[in-house]
Amino acid sequence: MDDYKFLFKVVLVGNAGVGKTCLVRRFTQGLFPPGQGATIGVDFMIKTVEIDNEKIKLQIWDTAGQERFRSITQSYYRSAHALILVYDISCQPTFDCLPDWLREIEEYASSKVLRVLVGNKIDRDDREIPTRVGEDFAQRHNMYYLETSAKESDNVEKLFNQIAAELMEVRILIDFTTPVNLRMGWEQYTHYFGCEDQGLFSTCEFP
Ligand SMILES: Nc1nc2c(ncn2[C@@H]2O[C@H](COP(=O)(O)OP(=O)(O)OP(=O)(O)O)[C@@H](O)[C@H]2O)c(=O)[nH]1
Repeated sequence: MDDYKFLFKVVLVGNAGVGKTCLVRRFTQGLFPPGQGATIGVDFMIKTVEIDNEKIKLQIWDTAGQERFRSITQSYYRSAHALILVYDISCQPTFDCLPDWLREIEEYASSKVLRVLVGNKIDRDDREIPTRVGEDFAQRHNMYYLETSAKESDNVEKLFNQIAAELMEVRILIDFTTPVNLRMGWEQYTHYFGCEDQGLFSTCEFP
């Protein structure tokens, strides 16, 4: 069995093609996949990080940006501890859609979810959204802000490590009675935070 003390669920959302899958693959596998196809529904990967000598397992859910999968992806917001809203700094329409994504988050996620805005693809030289505009948007909506490049690996480790560290800080404020649905292959397991007497965020063993 893995030895980790905390399990946090992190969900990535944002328009199709902004680089959600590439960010997850860069962080979990250290690679930038060539010819990455569009995500179908939802996918997840796991990585354990260490913060203050505590092992933290991040369960990272990569959702499809395409509209036709929206009803599936929405159901994954509810139990997220952190939501990463991604746009492409070289594609204005992906930034213009952020208010719509925020409305989705308001509607489907916990009010206590940690929200992070990420401007991805900073390696590109055809930037359309200046950093200050992204920062302003994040500030107005009480979000953390970071710019990344999944391709060049800029700020990707920092993004997930800071989320893990922040969740450690605020963990007592998060609603730990929220059920967490874990889709593993075709099977689905539901369990509840705090269902064992090891503490709020310790995890039950999965069957
Ligand atoms: N230049 C550059 N291209 C990137 C970066 N991240 C992703 N891409 C490219 O952007 C395209 C889309 O990447 P994905 O990771 O599949 O995007 P997604 O947001 O997961 O898309 P959906 O699964 O359809 O929602 C691919 O061609 C990637 O190679 C980046 O940091 N820099």
